[in-house]
Amino acid sequence: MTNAPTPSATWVGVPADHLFGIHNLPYGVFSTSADPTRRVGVRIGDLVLDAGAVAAVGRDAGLVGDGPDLATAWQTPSLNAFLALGRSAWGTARAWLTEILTDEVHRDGVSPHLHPLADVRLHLPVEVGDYVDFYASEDHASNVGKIFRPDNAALPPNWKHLPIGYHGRSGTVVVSGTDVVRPTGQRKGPNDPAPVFGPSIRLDIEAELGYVVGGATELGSRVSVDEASDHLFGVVILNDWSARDIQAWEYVPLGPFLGKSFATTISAWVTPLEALTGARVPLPGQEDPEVLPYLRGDAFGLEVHVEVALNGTVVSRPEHRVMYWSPAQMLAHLTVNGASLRDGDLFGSGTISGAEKDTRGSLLELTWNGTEPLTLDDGSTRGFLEDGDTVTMTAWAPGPDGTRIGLGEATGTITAAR
Ligand SMILES: O=C(O)/C=C/C(=O)CC(=O)CC(=O)O
Ligand SMILES: [Ca+2]
Ligand SMILES: [Mg+2]
Repeated sequence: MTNAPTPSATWVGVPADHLFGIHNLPYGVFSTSADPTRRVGVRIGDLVLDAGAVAAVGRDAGLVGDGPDLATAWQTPSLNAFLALGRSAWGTARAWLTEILTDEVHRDGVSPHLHPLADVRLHLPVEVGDYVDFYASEDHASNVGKIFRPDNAALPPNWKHLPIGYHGRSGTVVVSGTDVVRPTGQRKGPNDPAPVFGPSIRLDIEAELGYVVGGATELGSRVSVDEASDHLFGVVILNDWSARDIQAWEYVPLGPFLGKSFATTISAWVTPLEALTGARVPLPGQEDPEVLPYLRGDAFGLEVHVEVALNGTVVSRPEHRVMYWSPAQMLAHLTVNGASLRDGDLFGSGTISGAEKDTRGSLLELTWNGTEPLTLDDGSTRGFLEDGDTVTMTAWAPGPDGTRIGLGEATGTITAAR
């Protein structure tokens, strides 16, 4: 990790209170109409820096020396090659980006490689390897338990001993702005004599954070909680679209399957963990029961404020700091059996729900399985999503000196079943 002081001003002219100020510098993948090649970009204000193009100028001038070849890694259509370089290269890259965007001497060289955000197309930032979704909010898990399993204890007996998760479908992770086709499948309500087939009628959202993994590991090895930061590259906003009717009928005993595998939306910008040092908070507490030793260590939480809007009406403001399990513990748990990590692996926090009703991260909980519909600003009501509905999740975290680090948005519109 670099210890360079964080300069507060950039010659780009982005105000300190901008959500994408100099302290943020998230990575994405973009193209322009003039150059449709997909390549890595870094956002500063409402501009996108063609990071590989600038790095190539430095490399070709012989300025890279023994440092990582960022130009080659960034002139590719995903962040995966950069993720593969590992944590020390991520630190070098961030220090270099900060320098070229703050020291005036770089202005003439860098300016031609800045594109207005409005002129670029943003693509899926990561070629997603394995995708896992956790279940780390105690309130979410309790609420879903009460709704789906009213005859059992709200929390399953293992919930406070291990971060529960399931493997999802990495090929259906899509970038913000991608339409979501209403899924079709089987459902069987408690009073239906037999399963019926058709479009889901209980289409839902789940507001989550996603963690992007780099620094691949070998099969048979483990990553400890304290080592997790070497593999936790950054954070995205994640919407785990969920068909509750399909899910409720299919999930016993192997867990979520087709009810969640049709689409998962992530934000276009991956905010590096290095930008979130000011957002680190202690976990809410794991004293009763104490967790096993392999889940102990520097298991920091993160303060991230999420906002969920349905057709422009804010319906929830989930707070990530309430999550019981931390991303470092999730990574330790993911690898405790010797499973390897690949560059581009993605894991979700699980639905972010707090104790207050207006901080619940799913419509299932906000409307209590559709029995308490929400009223939107246009006067219409919703239990679950209708065709044409747009869900937009935004988020920010505290940065240095009272600044805010924007995580961008994860948005999607429901289109009719095919
Ligand atoms: O409790 C259940 O049966 C299912 C809960 C979920 O919807 C699974 C999930 O995606 C986990 C989460 O987002 O917290
Ligand atoms: Ca989920
Ligand atoms: Mg999903």
